[in-house]
Amino acid sequence: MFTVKRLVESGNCYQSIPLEYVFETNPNDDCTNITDAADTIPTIDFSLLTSGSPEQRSNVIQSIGKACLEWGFFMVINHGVAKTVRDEMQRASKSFFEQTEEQMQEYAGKKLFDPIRWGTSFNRAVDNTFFWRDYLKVHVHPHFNAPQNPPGFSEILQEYCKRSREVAGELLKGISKSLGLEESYINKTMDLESSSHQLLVVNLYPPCPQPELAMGLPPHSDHGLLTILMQNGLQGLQVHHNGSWVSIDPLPDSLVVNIGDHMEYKSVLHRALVNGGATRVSIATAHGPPLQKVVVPAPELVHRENRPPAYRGIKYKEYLELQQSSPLDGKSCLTHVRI
Ligand SMILES: O=C(O)CCC(=O)C(=O)O
Ligand SMILES: [Fe+2]
Repeated sequence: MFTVKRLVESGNCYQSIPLEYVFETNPNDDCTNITDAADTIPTIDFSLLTSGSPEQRSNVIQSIGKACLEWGFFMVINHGVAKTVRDEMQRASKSFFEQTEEQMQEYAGKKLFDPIRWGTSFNRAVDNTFFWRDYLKVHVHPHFNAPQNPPGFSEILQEYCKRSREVAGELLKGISKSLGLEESYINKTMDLESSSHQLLVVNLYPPCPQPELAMGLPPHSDHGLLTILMQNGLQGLQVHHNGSWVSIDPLPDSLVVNIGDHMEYKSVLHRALVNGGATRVSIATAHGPPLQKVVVPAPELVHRENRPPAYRGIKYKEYLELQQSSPLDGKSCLTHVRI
């Protein structure tokens, strides 16, 4: 497969990138970066959610609600996912891509719902421009899958994904509360206890000789309820906020969380830039309902707002198909299900 990693290693783009990777920025898109460090995504102390006093818990739930409303993104600290687990997950994920092509070949050319998929760009069948990104996608829950190699990858992947599901579960309780719903509302109505769907995405962004011309991942919003993102210390993530792109520089040891399209709070456009110096790796776990679940706007909230639902109900599986087969054109896939 013609991956970005292979392109870089071939030495054929030593100074300039092939034309098909040159990203045409939408001229209507104001790309001003906010550099004011104070204006960044909020920080949520997870330990206060799980073991704080009732007052601390209520404060942190309020902060989560505010973060979801104002940013759709926040950083989580004291999340309990051990540093050894995170470091090993980073190391093992990167080493997956360092195998020979033959070793990865069995995962190439796969489809959206195949258990393990190794690929490049977003969806080469629909991409107008190729993105400076290779990926590994693994459906890890409710049925656990993992590549056999490199040795130990499967074990650490299972551990990390289990931990991130626990974090997601607790955050979803806080989010339910922040919406004025019973704590278990989202977990129950989305059947998360029994068969939540979890997709692991490892994004590999090799160093790019012309980072200002290429795009790692173009503006998009994520499917599912929540995405938990961990990166290897290199910047690249930008969040669309109040009409500008804000570069996110997460605190060391934090996890970045964002709201997906299936959450009542608004999901937010974000993108990943590339850099000229080093390989950036980001690991996203997307937490959603069971694939067969038809997701509709929460009746309690529709009733409370006293207005008609804004979205039609759609099976999570169909939504994933829709998102994957639509070109990433700078709009959220939600526009396809808006009434
Ligand atoms: O690499 C990043 O920072 C963003 C990744 C992302 O948005 C995704 O995997 O959906
Ligand atoms: Fe994303």
